[in-house]
Amino acid sequence: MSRSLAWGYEPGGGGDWGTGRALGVPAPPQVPPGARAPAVPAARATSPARRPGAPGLPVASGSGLRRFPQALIVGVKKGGTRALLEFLRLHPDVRALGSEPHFFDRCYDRGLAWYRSLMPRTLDGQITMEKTPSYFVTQEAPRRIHSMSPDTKLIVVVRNPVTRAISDYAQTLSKTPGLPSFRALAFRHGLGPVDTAWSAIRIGLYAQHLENWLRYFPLSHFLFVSGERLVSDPAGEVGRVQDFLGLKRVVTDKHFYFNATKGFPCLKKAQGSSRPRCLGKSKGRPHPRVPQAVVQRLQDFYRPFNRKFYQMTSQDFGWD
Ligand SMILES: Nc1ncnc2c1ncn2[C@@H]1O[C@H](COP(=O)(O)OS(=O)(=O)O)[C@@H](OP(=O)(O)O)[C@H]1O
Repeated sequence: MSRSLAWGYEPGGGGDWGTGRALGVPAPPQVPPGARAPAVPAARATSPARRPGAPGLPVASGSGLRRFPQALIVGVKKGGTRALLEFLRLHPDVRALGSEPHFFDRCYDRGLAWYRSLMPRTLDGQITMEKTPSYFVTQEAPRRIHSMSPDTKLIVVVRNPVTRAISDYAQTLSKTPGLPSFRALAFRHGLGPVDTAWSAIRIGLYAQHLENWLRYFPLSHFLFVSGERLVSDPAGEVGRVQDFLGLKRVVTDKHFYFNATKGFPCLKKAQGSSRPRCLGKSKGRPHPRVPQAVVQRLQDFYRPFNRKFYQMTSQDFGWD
C-alpha cells in the first residue's frame, strides 16, 4: 500500500487519499455485499465467551496479538476523524487500523472474530484503535460496541454542524456532478422547514445521537474533541486524547507545522518516515459557496441542539 494514499500531500507533492486506507496497513478482506466471510461465528448480542479461541480473547499470531480495539473514534463524519487518527498513530503505544472497517454498522454479521482479524497486532500496553465515523449515527452501534466490551473508550470529533453539513455536501458533490444545490437539499419545499431527513443535516443533531449512546455508556467513557481546535491547535487536542487514553504525551507541538499551501496543520514527519506529510486532497476540500442567509438559517436551526449538546458534555464548542 502506497503511503501517499494516506498522506497525499507534501510540499511539492500531490495525490489523493483515495481509499481512506493508511500507512502500510493491509486493507480488510474485500467481501462482496451480501456475501459472508467463511467459517467465522456470527457476532452475538451478549459478551463474547471467555474460552481459548473465542471472539473475546486475543489471538496470537506473529509478533504481538490481534485484539479488539480498546478505543474507537466513532464520529463524526467530516469532523476531522482521519486527522486525529493519523496524529495518534505517531504514538508508539497506539496501533490503528488504517481503513474504516464499518463493523458495527454495515458488517456486523461477519462476526467478532472477523472484526478482530482485521486489527493490527499489538504488544502488551499498546492500544488498538480504529475509526468509523458513521458509528455515531448508527442506532445499533452503542449496544453492539457495549456487547464487545463495556470498557471501550469512545472518541467523538465534533465540528460546527453547519460547516460539517457543507463539508459533507462537498464530498457528495465531488462524486455526483449535477447534484442539486446545498440550499435545495437543506430545506423542504424551496425555503421551507429544514430537511432533517437529509443525512448531511441529521448527522449534526449531536445531542440526539449522544442520547442513544448514553443508554449504554456513561459520559466518562467519552472524549469530545473539537474539530475546530484540531485544526487551530492540533497538539492541544491530541494532548487531551493522549490523557484520555492513559498515554504519555508523546505527540506534541514538535510534531506539527502549519502548511500554508494546504491551509492545515501537517506532520513534520509521518509515522515511519523522515518527510513532512499532509493529509490527501479529499481532506480540506474547497467548499461550495453557500449564501449567508442559508448559513444563518441553519445556525439558528442547530442552536438549541448545540446548546443541549454543550449541557450534556459540559463543554462549550463555541459554534453560536
Ligand atoms: N490536519 C488536517 N488536514 C486536513 N484536514 C483536516 C485536518 N484537520 C482537520 N481536518 C478536517 O478534516 C475534515 C475531514 O474529516 P474526516 O476525516 O472526519 O472525514 S471523513 O468523515 O473521514 O470523510 C476536513 O474537512 P473539509 O475541510 O471539509 O474537507 C478538514 O477540515
